[in-house]
Amino acid sequence: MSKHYPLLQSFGALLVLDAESRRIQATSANLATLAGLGASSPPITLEQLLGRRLTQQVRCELQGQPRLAAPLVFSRGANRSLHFQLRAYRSGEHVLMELEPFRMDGQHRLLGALHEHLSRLAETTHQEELLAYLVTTVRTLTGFTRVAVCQFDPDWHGHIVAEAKADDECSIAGQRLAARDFPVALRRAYVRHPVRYIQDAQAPVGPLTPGDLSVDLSASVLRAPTFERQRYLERLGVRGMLNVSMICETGLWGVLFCHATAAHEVTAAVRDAVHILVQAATERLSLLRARHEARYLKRVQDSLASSMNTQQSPRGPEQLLLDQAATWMTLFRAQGVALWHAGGVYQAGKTPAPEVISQMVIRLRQAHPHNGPWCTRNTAKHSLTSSLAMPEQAGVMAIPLSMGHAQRAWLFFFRLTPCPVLHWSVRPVSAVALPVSGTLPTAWYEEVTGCSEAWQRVERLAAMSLGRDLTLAISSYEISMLNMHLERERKALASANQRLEQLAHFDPLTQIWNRYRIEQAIDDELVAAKRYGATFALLMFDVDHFKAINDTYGHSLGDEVLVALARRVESSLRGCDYFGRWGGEEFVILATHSDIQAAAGLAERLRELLVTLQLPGLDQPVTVSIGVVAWQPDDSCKTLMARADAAMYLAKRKGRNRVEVAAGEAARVKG
Ligand SMILES: Nc1nc2c(ncn2[C@@H]2O[C@H](COP(=O)(O)OP(=O)(O)OP(=O)(O)O)[C@@H](O)[C@H]2O)c(=O)[nH]1
Repeated sequence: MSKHYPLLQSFGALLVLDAESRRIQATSANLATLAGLGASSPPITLEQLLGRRLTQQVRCELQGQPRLAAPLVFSRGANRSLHFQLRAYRSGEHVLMELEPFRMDGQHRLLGALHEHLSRLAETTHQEELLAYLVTTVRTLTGFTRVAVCQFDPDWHGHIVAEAKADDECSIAGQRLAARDFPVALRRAYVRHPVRYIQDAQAPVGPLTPGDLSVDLSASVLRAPTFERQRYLERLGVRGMLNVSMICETGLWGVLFCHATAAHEVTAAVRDAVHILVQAATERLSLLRARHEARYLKRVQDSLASSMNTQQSPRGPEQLLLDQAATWMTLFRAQGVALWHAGGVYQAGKTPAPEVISQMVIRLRQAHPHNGPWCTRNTAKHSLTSSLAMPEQAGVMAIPLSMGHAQRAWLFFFRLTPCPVLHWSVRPVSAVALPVSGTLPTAWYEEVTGCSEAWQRVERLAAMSLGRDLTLAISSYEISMLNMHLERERKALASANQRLEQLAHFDPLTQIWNRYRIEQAIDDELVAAKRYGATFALLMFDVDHFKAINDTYGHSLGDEVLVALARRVESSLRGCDYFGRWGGEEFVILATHSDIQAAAGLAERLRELLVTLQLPGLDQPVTVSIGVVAWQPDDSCKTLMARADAAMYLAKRKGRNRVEVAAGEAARVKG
């Protein structure tokens, strides 16, 4: 086992005991002096140092436990005037005990003040307000020259986000601390041991006695700073230091550090109070951030909802993008936004060319099959984008939209290289030796190019949520388009059916029923007559000498005669009568609820009416021969029509332009 931190600071004393806390194996050299034992009489046993009762208590509390639940306070010396705080914990095969002088006075005040500060912290509503209160309070409690909060960015650069300092100190607020100052090992140490106190970085440090014992002292408050740490503090001009890590649920958020240009004493009680304050502040910070993020997520959700609610008809992908581009760019701190959908690219702001976006989609399909967003802040360096022409856009976030089929749509946000000027507290690239003075070194300035601002976790979450909403919006648009298309198809089909029906049932020349339809009507009437005994009659008529009309005036005038005749007959019939063209110049009238008497009367009226028909270019009257027949119980359509036809030909034979009732029915016609 290698030796760890073999040197100790001297503001407290350390004892190394065996695992049962029975035998003292080593102590810091200052134990005798600090505990008032006198240099000549070092303690032989723990009982001699702590007394029997306390020793028993410590052993008992440590049994099976990694550390004492809380520090113990005890007194020693004449009149028990020396007070100590005792911390004990296990380290490997050893139990380590730390003794630190403890002041009884001011304890109540400290507790009262702590209570007050915690209440005030809990009332803060903004991060800036919270951190400003924290640094000011910690500075008041500890008396350090400077108290600051350093927040880590995704690259582990530190950013000074709050500061309280003595008036004559230069400010480092807003400056950055290079990531190289926070290597992984240091960050792990920040998490494992959240409180680090160095009373005087330049004070002599003492070894354990005997010095050959190998003990892991990394958890010890008293461990001396490493040589590198000393150098670093020296560079900053710092001698006294207290660091408290700010650890939230996602890990190391930042560090509160307190610096003094001279050695600076902070009692264990005050260090504990600062630790409690920092923990409370970090929790409050998480809460405020959660609230802030919830509000942000709501704004992102509302952005699309407003576009969908206010519009009556669903918006297409292009319209959605144009509606929301400005809002989304603000919300996602982007300078360009694009939507790739079904091979089309819709874009707003500063985006790469459409073909570059399409190319990116092809690559993303292979490289990123998951549902979450894909992002980079350095397109020039990322393998997926480095060969694509996007000189301006350093940051890309691509959100896949699962449209329910193999082809996914993609929403893109683009960030330009902001080219910010970063103020470095200590130059990040070189660890040059710096002049040690009472003040902090002058800041370096650096223009940062090539990288966009990082895509925050909450932005990626919001992007996922936006992606889901956008998928819904586009799907609902597609469905409505499909429905519209179907509706158009349905209407086209209905009109085609209507045309078909027209063709099937109507005579194209006269627009009255054709033979097929009038036969149907006769069949229906026959059924009704059989079932209910509803009598009906048929009139069949034929234009006289129509061939001669055709021959004399032309076929087209002949057509006009047929049309005019049909109109006239049609307009003089009752609503319950049916009229159809039987073929050529032959027509049939189905007169419902009519007996032979009524039908013969109708036929005569029609004959007289048609004689008066006049058409331009026609110099002769139009006459018709009409056969009339009434339904008889045994009739079929065929027998009925045959009798009507016979009656009509009888009329022809008898000289035309007359009405003939079917044989055997004439007797029923009076007058
Ligand atoms: N213009 C025109 N003529 C038609 C149409 N359908 C049939 N015809 C003609 O009507 C004429 C019927 O002639 P015929 O059957 O000899 O009878 P008709 O000349 O009317 O003599 P009768 O019926 O005996 O009085 C034929 O010349 C057909 O070509 C049509 O839709 N339009």
